[in-house]
Amino acid sequence: MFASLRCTCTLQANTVHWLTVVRSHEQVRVSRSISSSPEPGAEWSSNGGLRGAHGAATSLRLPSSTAILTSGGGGRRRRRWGAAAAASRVSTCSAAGRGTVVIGLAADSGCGKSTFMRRLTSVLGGEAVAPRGGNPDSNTLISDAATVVCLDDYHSLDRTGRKEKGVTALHPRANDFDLMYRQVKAIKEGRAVEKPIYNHATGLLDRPELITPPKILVLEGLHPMYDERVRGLLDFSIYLDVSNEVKFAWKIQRDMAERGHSLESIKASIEARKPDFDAYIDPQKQHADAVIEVLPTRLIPDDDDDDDDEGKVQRVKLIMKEGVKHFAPAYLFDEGSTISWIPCGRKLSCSYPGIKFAYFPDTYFGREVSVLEMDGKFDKLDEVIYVESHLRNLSTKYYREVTQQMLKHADFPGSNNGTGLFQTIVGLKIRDLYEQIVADRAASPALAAVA
Ligand SMILES: Nc1ncnc2c1ncn2[C@@H]1O[C@H](COP(=O)(O)OP(=O)(O)OP(=O)(O)O)[C@@H](O)[C@H]1O
Ligand SMILES: O=C(CO)[C@H](O)[C@H](O)COP(=O)(O)O
Repeated sequence: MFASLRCTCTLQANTVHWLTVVRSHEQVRVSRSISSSPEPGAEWSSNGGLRGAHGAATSLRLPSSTAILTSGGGGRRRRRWGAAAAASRVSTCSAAGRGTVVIGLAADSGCGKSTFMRRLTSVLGGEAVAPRGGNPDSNTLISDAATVVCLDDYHSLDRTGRKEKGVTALHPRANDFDLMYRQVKAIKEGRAVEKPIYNHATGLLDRPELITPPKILVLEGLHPMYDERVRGLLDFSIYLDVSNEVKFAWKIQRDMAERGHSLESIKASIEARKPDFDAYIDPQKQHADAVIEVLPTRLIPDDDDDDDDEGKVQRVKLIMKEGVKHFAPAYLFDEGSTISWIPCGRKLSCSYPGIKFAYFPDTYFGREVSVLEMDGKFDKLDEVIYVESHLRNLSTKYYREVTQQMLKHADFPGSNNGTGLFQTIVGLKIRDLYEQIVADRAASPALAAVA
C-alpha cells in the first residue's frame, strides 16, 4: 500500500537479520546473524553497536523497516527504571531511512484513544500487536506501517512518586519532556531508542524497550502537543475533545463494568484530575490540526427526562484546520458552503431521535477551520454508504471504503455514530498525508536528507 522508503545501507534480498544484544555494564554489543525475507530495498545502517547500561540479554528481530525487541533477560522486571536512565541509550541503528512521519494524538484517559488507534492501524493495513516476546505490560503497538507509542511511558514519577509529591500524571512535573523530545527526534532522524515503559499494572517504571524507526510513529497520550519542541516534530496532530458529561458516562461504563470501580471513586478521580486537565491537557487542542469533539445531543430536548436514549446519543464535530500541508479537509456536498442535512428517509433508516448533519466554515482559536458535524446514531451500518457518497475529499482508495471500515469494526465503541465515522475519516487522512510526504521526498531527495 505504501511507497517504500529509501534508507542508508542495503540488506540482501530475502534476509531477515536477527540481532543479539548483549547488555554489559556500559555498552550493548550487537551481532548480526541469520536471514530470511526483508522488504525489498530495506536497509540497515549500524556503526556496530547500540549503547546501553544494563546487564540483561535481549534479542532483536529486524525483518524490514521495523525491529522488534524480544526480552531475553527480564530478571529484574519490577525494578524501577528511571526515564533518565534511558536517556543515554539512543542507539545508532536506522531501519526506516528517510525519516519517520510523526502523528500526535492527545486526549484525557478514557476518551477513546485506543479505539481511535485501532481504527487508524486498520486503515493503514496489517494487524497491530504488542512487541513480540517483550514486556507483556508494554504499552506499545506495532503494525506493518505504524508504531504506536503511549506517552504514559514518559512519566518520570511512578505511582508512588506521584503520591509522595502530590501531583497527578497530568502534571508536567510527573513527565520527562526532555527525554520525550530527544527520543522522538532520534526516531524521526532514523535512529532507534530505548524507551522506558510505564507499567499500568504495577505503577512502576519497567526496563526500557527498543523502538526502531517505523514508517509512521503515533504518539498517543496526555501530552503530545504540550512541549513546544515535541510539538514541532509532529507532522499531524489530533485532539479528542470529549465533553465532561460524555466523558463521565463513558468512564462509568468502562470503569464500573470492566474495572470494578465504584461510582464514588470514579467521580473522585475525575474531580482530582480536573484542575490539571484544564491547565495542561485541554489547552493542547488549540494546536491540533484536527479535533474530534464529542458533545451531548441536541436532538433530544433537555426537558425530555424520561428518554433512556439521552446518554447514548452524541453530537460529534470534526474540526479541521485549513491550510495544513498535506491535509485537505473533508466536506459535505459543496466545499466552503454552510449546509444542514437530515439524511433520514428512503435511503437511510433513522429511529428516534433521528440524524442531522452539518457542514460549515468557522474559526477555532483564531484559525480558519471547516467543521463537519453529525448528531444522532446510525441504525444500519451498511447504509452509511448513503452518507459517504455525499461526503467529499475523504481520501478513500475505493468505493465504500469508509462504510467498509465502519462495518469491519462494528463492535468498536462509537461505530454507530459520529465518533466512529470521523475517526475513520481522520485515519484515511493520515494515510493520505503519509503517502504525500513520501511522494514529496521521492521527488526531492534533498528534502528527504533534511527530514
Ligand atoms: N465513541 C465511543 N462511544 C461510546 N463509548 C466510548 C467511545 N469511545 C470510547 N468509549 C468508552 O470509553 C472507554 C475508553 O475507551 P478507550 O480505551 O478507547 O480510551 P483511552 O483514551 O484509550 O483510555 P485510557 O487512556 O484510559 O486507556 C471504552 O471502553 C468505552 O467504554
Ligand atoms: O491518565 C493516565 C493516562 O492513561 C493515567 O492515569 C496515568 O498514566 C497513570 O496511570 P495509572 O493510573 O495506571 O498509575
